[in-house]
Amino acid sequence: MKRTVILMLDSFGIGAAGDAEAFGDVGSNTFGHIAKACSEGRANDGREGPLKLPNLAKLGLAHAAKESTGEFPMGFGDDITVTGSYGYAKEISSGKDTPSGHWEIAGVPVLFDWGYFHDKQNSFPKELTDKILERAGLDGFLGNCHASGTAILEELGEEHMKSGQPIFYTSADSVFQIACHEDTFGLENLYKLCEIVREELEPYTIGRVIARPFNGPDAKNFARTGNRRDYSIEPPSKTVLQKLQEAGGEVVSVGKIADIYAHCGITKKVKGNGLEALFDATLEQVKQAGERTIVFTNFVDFDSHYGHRRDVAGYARALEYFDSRLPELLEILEDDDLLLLTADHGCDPTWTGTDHTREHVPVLALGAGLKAGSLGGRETFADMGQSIATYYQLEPMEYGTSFVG
Ligand SMILES: O=P(O)(O)O[C@H]1O[C@H](CO)[C@@H](O)[C@H]1O
Ligand SMILES: [Mn+2]
Ligand SMILES: [Mn+2]
Repeated sequence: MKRTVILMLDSFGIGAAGDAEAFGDVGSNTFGHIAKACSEGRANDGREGPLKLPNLAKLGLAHAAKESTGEFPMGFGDDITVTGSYGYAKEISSGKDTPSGHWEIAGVPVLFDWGYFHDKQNSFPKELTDKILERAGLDGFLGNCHASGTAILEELGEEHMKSGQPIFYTSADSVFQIACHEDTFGLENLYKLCEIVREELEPYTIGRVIARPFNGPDAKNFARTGNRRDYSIEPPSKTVLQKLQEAGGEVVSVGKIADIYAHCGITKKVKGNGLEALFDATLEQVKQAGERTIVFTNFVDFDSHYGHRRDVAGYARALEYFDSRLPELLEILEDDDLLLLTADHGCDPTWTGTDHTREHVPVLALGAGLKAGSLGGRETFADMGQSIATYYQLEPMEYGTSFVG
């Protein structure tokens, strides 16, 4: 069959990119630094010892990392027999954010500059927030700063519950984030507010408005729920997902993929909260998938639970869990299906701050007539989109070089 499965390990970079200096990220390495911490016994919370990823290593993950940085991550070496095609890819998009990474993978790099709210305090222009409050019928808002999404709940969550004022915050990404309590503010009210903000942001080229619902009785017990929703602007030109859809194919979004592509080119949406549920949903969708179908899953926890939270042991645990589930997927794939495993940017949990890191991403591919061995350093993530276009005999994408014959 001709099905494509894309496993997007959100934030799983494999070494600083050539242009990392412009981002303050020289030396960052999500995979490498996690492996090092594990080997040195610094990531033993809920797991033990060197990082064990036998199935990913077999697909060529460690070899791809070696090509990216010049050396194997600690605990990985030449003794691995690789059965997949592997390489690393550079990003040509101007930002290191989630939409840029995803769109470039689908053949549409973001070559324009996003708008950002640069100021760490008083981040949002008053004329913008005035309009939002007026349209939403609110008497005020909290936050108005750069923040970590969990820290700001501890700081302002209780005040929000008392006052009913939403928490507005941003980060180094092109985002406007809104945190509200699900029970006291209401989920639907939060979504409505996000839609207003999305409209009011039109002149600002902000990539995403993100609904950040949370629950819990007090500051010590607040937790973000699985009802996060991203309101993205549309990709600037047709992605390979849209081209396949127009050619009569199916594109199944698992997790937040549909949101990231502003629902363009998606024919079916399946949600899942957490790695286990997302992996289960992926398997289920692959089993149901017919000819000319892409099943595309974003595993967001790597980024949001572990990368941004700078939780090295948690990231390692999640990788080992993911690795343990891979054989179940390989088992149900057929020889002419195409499996792609990649990431959208880095988020090195050992790095300073809480933001993404500008890194190369892994390109692991299996099936579709590909031979085991190196795909080398790819000049753009768009090589993946171009390969999918070739695989389905769609008209070529404007960017990228196919590695599928
Ligand atoms: O700290 P949280 O809310 O998880 O925010 C992270 O997630 C957002 C979207 O990627 C970015 O703004 C990033 O900083
Ligand atoms: Mn991401
Ligand atoms: Mn992120």
